[in-house]
Amino acid sequence: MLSVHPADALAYAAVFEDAAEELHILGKIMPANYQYTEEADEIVRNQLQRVMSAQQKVEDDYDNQISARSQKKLETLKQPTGNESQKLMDELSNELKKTTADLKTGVNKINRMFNQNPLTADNMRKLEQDRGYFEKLLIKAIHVLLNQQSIEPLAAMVEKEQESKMNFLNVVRNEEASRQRIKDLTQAIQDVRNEKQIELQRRAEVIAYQKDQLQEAKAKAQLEITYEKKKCENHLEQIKEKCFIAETDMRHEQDILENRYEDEMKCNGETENFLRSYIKETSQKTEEWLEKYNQETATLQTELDKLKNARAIDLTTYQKIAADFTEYEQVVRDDRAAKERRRRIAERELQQMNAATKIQSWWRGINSYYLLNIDDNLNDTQSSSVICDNLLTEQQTYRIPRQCLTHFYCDSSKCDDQQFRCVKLRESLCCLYKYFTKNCRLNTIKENFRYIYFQLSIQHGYCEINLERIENTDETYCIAEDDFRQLQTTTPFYRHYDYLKPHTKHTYQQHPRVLKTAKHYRRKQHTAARYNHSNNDYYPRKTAFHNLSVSVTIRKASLFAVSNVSITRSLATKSKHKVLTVLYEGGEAGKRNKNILGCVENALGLREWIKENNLENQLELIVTSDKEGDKSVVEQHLPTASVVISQPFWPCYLDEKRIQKAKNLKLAITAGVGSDHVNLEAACKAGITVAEVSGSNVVSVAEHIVMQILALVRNYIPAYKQVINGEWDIAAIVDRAYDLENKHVGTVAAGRIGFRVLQRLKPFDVHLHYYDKFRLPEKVEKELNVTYHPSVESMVKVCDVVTINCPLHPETEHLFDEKMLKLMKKGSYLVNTARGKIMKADALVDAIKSNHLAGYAGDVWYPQPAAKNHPWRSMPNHALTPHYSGTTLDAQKRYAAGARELLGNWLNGKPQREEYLIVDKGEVVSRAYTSGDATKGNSDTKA
Ligand SMILES: NC(=O)C1=CN([C@@H]2O[C@H](COP(=O)(O)OP(=O)(O)OC[C@H]3O[C@@H](n4cnc5c(N)ncnc54)[C@H](O)[C@@H]3O)[C@@H](O)[C@H]2O)C=CC1
Repeated sequence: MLSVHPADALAYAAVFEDAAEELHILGKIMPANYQYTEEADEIVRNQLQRVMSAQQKVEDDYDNQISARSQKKLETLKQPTGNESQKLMDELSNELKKTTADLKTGVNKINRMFNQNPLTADNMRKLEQDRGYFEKLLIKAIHVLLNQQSIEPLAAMVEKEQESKMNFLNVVRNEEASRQRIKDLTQAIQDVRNEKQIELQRRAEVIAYQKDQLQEAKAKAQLEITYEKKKCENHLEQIKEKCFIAETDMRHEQDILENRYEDEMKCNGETENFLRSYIKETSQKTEEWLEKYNQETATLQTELDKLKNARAIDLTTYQKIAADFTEYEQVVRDDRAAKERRRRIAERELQQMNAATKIQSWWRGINSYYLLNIDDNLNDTQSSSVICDNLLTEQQTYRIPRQCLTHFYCDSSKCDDQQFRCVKLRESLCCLYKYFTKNCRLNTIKENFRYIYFQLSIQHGYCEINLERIENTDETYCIAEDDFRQLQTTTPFYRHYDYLKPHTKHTYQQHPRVLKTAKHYRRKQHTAARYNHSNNDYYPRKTAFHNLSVSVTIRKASLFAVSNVSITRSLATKSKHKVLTVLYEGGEAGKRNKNILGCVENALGLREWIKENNLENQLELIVTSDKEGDKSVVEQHLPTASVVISQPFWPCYLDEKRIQKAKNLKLAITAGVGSDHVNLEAACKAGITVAEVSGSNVVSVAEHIVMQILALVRNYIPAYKQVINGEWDIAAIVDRAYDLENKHVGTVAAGRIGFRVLQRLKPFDVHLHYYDKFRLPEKVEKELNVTYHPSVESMVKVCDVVTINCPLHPETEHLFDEKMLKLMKKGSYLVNTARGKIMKADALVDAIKSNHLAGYAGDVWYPQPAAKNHPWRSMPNHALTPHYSGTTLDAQKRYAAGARELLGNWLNGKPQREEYLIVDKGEVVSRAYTSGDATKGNSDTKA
């Protein structure tokens, strides 16, 4: 029996009531009997039909209104002034708007109907689920109540259901929120749709308007076509008319020409006939003339032969006469020369007489002083007593005054008075003077209170006179006449050998006179030590001289006393100085063009210069281009050469070995600029002066540099090659061609050349840079707008073009090696006209081949001349030339004159210009070169 608590019973009752109510509600929404029945479908279909037909109607209205509106618009366009039409249009627009609104409302209604209708599939499914659930619940509740007699499980189920309901409610709420969002979005879509609608409408209007325009244009075009057609027809008519007239004219003209042609044909026939007869006549005449010509030629030929014979006879006569004439001329010339010689001798004798008279009067004056005892007048009080004593002694012993006066002009060797030969200084002086005035030329004679000074030149003697000083020792000033006669025969001052300086090792043993003298002295049995008989050099101190000039200064007081006699200086011009000049071969050009002074043929103008200055007796000029190898001309003459002249363009490398070999070398001249071909350190040690003609070709080089920079940057060489090869490929050239403007250009060294390069590049509007050991003045830097760099490295990093203008010395040798080249900007250019050895040859080839450098130019190589297989010749992108930038014809004039000046100064013992000197007095004096360890590398062949 089921027993339920009243409270529970109430709860059960409430639950069932609730359920029944829910089911009731659901039943109302969708009566179960309607479900899936045809009736339900009918209801829905009817509803839909109703709504759809209303919508259809509104759409029809809309279409009608749109077409009515376009119609009206067309009419309005045709009658643009009608205000009524405009009004009508406005009304139509308003109606259209209204209908569009209805259309919109209809669409909304349809949507809503689809959403809210309980008969839609979604809603039906939901209702079915709910109803199922309640059925299950009721069945389960009844079942629980019957079996367990408790409603607890039921309550649990209810709770569970409540929970799921809550979840469901949440879901419903979420769904509502989503619906709201969908609604908003739908609204937004609607807005957009409206906007699009308006846009569409506007476009439709525009299209309609453009259609109108099109029609209008069509009408116009039609009109124009009609007009043009008519115009063309008229034109055609006119042309036809014109052609007809022209045709008539031409026919007329043709008739005239035909008539004329007939006339001309007639005329030509007549002319032809005439010419034929004329040719016939002329050929007859020509034949006659030819015959006549042959006859005359034969006659003339006979006459010519006769004349030739006569000429040959005349020529022999003429040659005979010419020979006679030459002979007579020679006789006249000899006669003139003899007369000239006699005249000169007479003149010289007159001079000598004058000089002798002077000396004599001076001598007599002295004797008068002595005889009259006027020695008080002498200032030298200290020596007066000695003077008097000596004079007395001498007078007593040798009766000097009288003797001298007697023998003054006599030839002492023939003088009977043997006393004369023994007298001391005064007699000797007489003899000296007499000897000299007889055999030599007296150049000057000067006298003042204390001294008498005379300078003499002896010609063609054999002797070495190099006395610095003869002083007051008993024997030394006793110069007897014989001694001076010995001068003529290569005899040294045998009594004064101690004063001879061993300054030459020339030997003249072969000379017959020398041999004679040698025998003579051997007979006299002088010791070997005194005459230095050693080796082959029997008379080492003797040397030949062509011009000997002797300057003698004698203190007057010494004529009163044997004291303080000084023969101050004697200078002997020794054998000829050998000048070894090494130049390039001039070939045809050198023979033809005398201005190519730097070649062997023209020898820097030295041949002419020597002639002009009568230096044939002093200089022996050797000119050669043969400088390599042990048997070369240079090697043969080097040991005896006093001067070597060479050029950077064909350098005679004077390395240490050669300098040691050149024992006689005093001066090495560079005809040009750059003396790196001389080992400066060895030159310092050997005391050789090294000089160059600084500044002589700096402009020439600067111009060459500018040319080569442009050749590289503008890619000139390949362009020129195309012209030669008959090509025309612009792209291939411009591939590497640029403007110089705005590029960064730098020079290593801003000396004479570097500075001129900067000056010349300034107008190209480039950015200038430089590095030099010595900075330019600030003012100059500002003027040139040039940037100074503290090192080569820092400069090359920023430059598009680098030019090298420093000398070659240890600091700069191989300055541009792999490291330096790597520092350069990629694609930059390098121009080197300084020296080849500043570059590391292989490193450069690598830099060019790897395209790190865009190009290289210059004209200097190492060694020079460059070998045929020198790697630079075949590397790409170069604009190299042989070394010629500094040897233009203008430059040659300057450096040839400079070389002659250097040689002349040296010969005359004059000082050289300071700026020309590189090494002087055993040290490097030019600031452009490094002192101390000057380059040693010039003789090696490794570049
Ligand atoms: N290709 C050719 O035909 C010619 C080439 N040259 C070469 O050009 C060189 C320069 O000639 P010039 O300008 O007349 O000489 P220069 O004596 O007037 O100038 C040389 C300059 O180089 C600078 N210098 C020296 N060592 C340096 C270093 N280690 N780093 C930076 N700067 C340094 C000096 O300070 C000086 O300013 C000559 O030594 C010669 O080698 C000269 C004339 C013709």
